[in-house]
Amino acid sequence: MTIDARPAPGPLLEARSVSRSYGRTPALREASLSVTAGEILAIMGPSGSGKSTLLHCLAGIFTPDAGEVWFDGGRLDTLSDAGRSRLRRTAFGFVFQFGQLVPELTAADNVALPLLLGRTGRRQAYQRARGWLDRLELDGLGGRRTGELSGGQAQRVAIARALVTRPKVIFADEPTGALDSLAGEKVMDLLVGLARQEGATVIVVTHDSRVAACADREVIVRDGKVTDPYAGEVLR
Ligand SMILES: Nc1ncnc2c1ncn2[C@@H]1O[C@H](COP(=O)(O)OP(=O)(O)OP(=O)(O)O)[C@@H](O)[C@H]1O
Repeated sequence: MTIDARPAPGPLLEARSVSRSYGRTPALREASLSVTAGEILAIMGPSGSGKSTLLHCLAGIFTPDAGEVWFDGGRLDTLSDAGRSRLRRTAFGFVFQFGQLVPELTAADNVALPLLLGRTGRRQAYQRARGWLDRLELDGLGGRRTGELSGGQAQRVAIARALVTRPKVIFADEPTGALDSLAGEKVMDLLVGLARQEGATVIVVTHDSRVAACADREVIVRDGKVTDPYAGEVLR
């Protein structure tokens, strides 16, 4: 028998005792969470418990008041604003409940946009955008403006846009919150299926247990702390 002496891979993304308040309202209280590469993680918990704030801290949109955020072996929270926005552009993708697409642009423009901002040539950007629209079963809809799409179609455009840069992590905040259950199911199936194909990690904040059921693991945020729902223990 041979013993595999390789060390287990460390977490890709980690919050270590992160605290964050809005004025005098504490939203996170020493919250800790670690996420492995390729994992699909659902963050659940009561309204106002701190889920979105945790997601924003992990994604470098907010900086914590205390604690640390680590990504891919380096500190994320101590990067400059420019460093964090570069990381968000290159390594992260985002899917929110709504309002993330530019309404004046077509679906194809919206998907090509992150590539064009990253200086990919126009021709290649649109070619890749069309490829992603096809993978999201939106072929033929690339020329439509977002107002001409159903809610589910618009969310699939948002997923195409999040994946087009081949990010390491997709952050999704209530991605199905504005959809009926059938459209929501399709959005989650495509998001999870394509993320797995791409080897991307997904962190999804949701109130919906059907969405959480698509994940590999689930954690609960309660009163600004992360708990393991099965052990009922606070994660440290
Ligand atoms: N911009 C803000 N200004 C003041 N307080 C805020 C702000 N955003 C959030 N909070 C407060 O911080 C706490 C955590 O909010 P957060 O949005 O992270 O919770 P959540 O679990 O995502 O809630 P929900 O499920 O309702 O979206 C709540 O008490 C909320 O009222």
